[in-house]
Amino acid sequence: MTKEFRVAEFYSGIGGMHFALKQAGIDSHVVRAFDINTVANDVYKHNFPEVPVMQRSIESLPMSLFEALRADLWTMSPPCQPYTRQGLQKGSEDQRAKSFLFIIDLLARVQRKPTYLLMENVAGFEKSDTRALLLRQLVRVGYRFEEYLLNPLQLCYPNSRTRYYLLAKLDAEPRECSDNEEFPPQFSHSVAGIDLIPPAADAQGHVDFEKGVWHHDEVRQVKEFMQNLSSEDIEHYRLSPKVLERHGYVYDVVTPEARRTCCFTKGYTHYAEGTGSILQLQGVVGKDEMTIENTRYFTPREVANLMGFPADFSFPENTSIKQGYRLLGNSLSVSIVSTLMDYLVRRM
Ligand SMILES: C[S@@+](CC[C@H](N)C(=O)[O-])C[C@H]1O[C@@H](n2cnc3c(N)ncnc32)[C@H](O)[C@@H]1O
Repeated sequence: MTKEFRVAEFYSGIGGMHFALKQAGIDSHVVRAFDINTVANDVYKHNFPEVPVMQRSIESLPMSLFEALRADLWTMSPPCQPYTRQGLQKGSEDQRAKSFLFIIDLLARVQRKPTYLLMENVAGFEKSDTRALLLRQLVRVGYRFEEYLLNPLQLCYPNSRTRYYLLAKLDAEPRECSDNEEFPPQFSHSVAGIDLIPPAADAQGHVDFEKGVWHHDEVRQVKEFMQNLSSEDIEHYRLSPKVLERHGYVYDVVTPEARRTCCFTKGYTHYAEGTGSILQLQGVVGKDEMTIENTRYFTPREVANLMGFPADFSFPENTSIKQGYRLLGNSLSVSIVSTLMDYLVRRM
């Protein structure tokens, strides 16, 4: 019998990492999940009742607990506000970066180090001082790492969500590394042995995910990810006449035939601009009038589908639609992460 593969899921949210692990077919045991958000934890427990969820801030936990995990893989998607364009970009000075700095420190102190690390964050993290701190620590402790900037469009999912990913494996010689050592950006937009659509690059070689990839006919159509809503259900997803009239023009509008939607964020349906696409069910965008009858929001189930969550993912009955959007907006592309996990554990 092979040794049990143990996983610790930090910042577990609604379990995007756990679903990715299952999708990658990695025979594993998630020994503990960690998150402070009670609503997210209810969703997590609803989907994975067998996993103990620790509802305490990571930086407040004792060393003995991390030692006891004896995990082979740590997955992490720390809060991204310190690094987002909307945030103040204070990086590691931001209070919300504190728990991740604690984890970086922990990597040197914990005796039973995980063989594998997988970290996800917003695009922009690669420019932060937290990245530099993390990479220096990995080098000192003996991790070999690879960094990626990837988008689910590259896997033919019609949803744009460019994210930073770090994969690390504990199989290098630890070496000294000064506090000034810099790591030039070397992000890959492709993963060895995996068929990903390359994003477009300009003459200088700068990659633009918003151009290029989504013009590919291989990208699947939005309609494959849509629910058949009853006339009763559809009422929950209508835009109000006022919103449509006043803000209709700022929305990213797509039809069922489209091959791209914008990234759904936690502010979806709350703010019109830059929080995710809306659906025009009939006619041509920009040509035919958007009416209350032919326009609606994507449902949380549809957003989950577009992010690669499997059909057996569900919300508990008492989760509101708004909470669903918030939690999904904070979560991750299960399809991209499962691709990376497969590579990390089996081939890297
Ligand atoms: C970007 S989300 C990750 C979501 C997750 N990957 C998923 O699939 O839903 C960050 C999560 O970290 C949690 N969090 C933030 N600070 C924390 C801390 N200090 N300790 C534990 N969890 C924390 C938040 O509640 C949030 O759910």
